[in-house]
Amino acid sequence: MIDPKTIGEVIYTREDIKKRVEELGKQISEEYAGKEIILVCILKGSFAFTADLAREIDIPCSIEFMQVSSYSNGTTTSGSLKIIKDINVPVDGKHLLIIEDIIDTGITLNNLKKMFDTRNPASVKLCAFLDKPSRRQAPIEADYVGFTVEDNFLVGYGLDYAQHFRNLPYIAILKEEYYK
Ligand SMILES: O=P(O)(O)OC[C@H]1O[C@H](OP(=O)(O)OP(=O)(O)O)[C@H](O)[C@@H]1O
Ligand SMILES: Nc1nc2[nH]cnc2c(=O)[nH]1
Repeated sequence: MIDPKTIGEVIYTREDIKKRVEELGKQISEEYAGKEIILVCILKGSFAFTADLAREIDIPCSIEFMQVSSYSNGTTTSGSLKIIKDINVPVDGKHLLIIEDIIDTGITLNNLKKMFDTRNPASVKLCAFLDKPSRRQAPIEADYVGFTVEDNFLVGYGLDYAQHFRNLPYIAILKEEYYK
């Protein structure tokens, strides 16, 4: 059992998440009607969201997996992107939807978008389950957002603290005393 001393307020329940993912899937299916898309799941955090969202999308799609990490060089906020695992299909002429669990500084998605733009896709859009706009450092917004959140450290539904809590079926605030 998860120690209740570590997990604070549950901000989105399993039911809240289900309802919002259904809405996003419907919106994406309507807006891409007649097209085929590639969902690019950014590991590890977006595994749960991607799996749920994909099952709410009723247009032809394929799913690819990518793992990256972003570094800040210490003097600017642009950072650079290290690709740990790339997708292994050509994307030229394809419609890409990049799926993230959270946008925080925006550095990761900003770099990912720039990198995919160089591969000549037909389009690149961004979908993030959670958005923390108050933390943004890079000039990027998602095209689809599940929920806009305050600046708390969140866990669950793919989001981890030191690789734990990704399996929680809800999103909760990690208590500050646990990580400070
Ligand atoms: O907007 P940013 O400040 O760039 O932060 C967002 C990124 O940070 C998290 O990934 P993380 O590097 O923690 O890896 P994980 O998905 O494996 O947990 C999250 O999944 C995003 O990819
Ligand atoms: N787990 C987790 N990762 C993050 N990366 C950026 N913000 C967060 C957050 O609130 N929780």
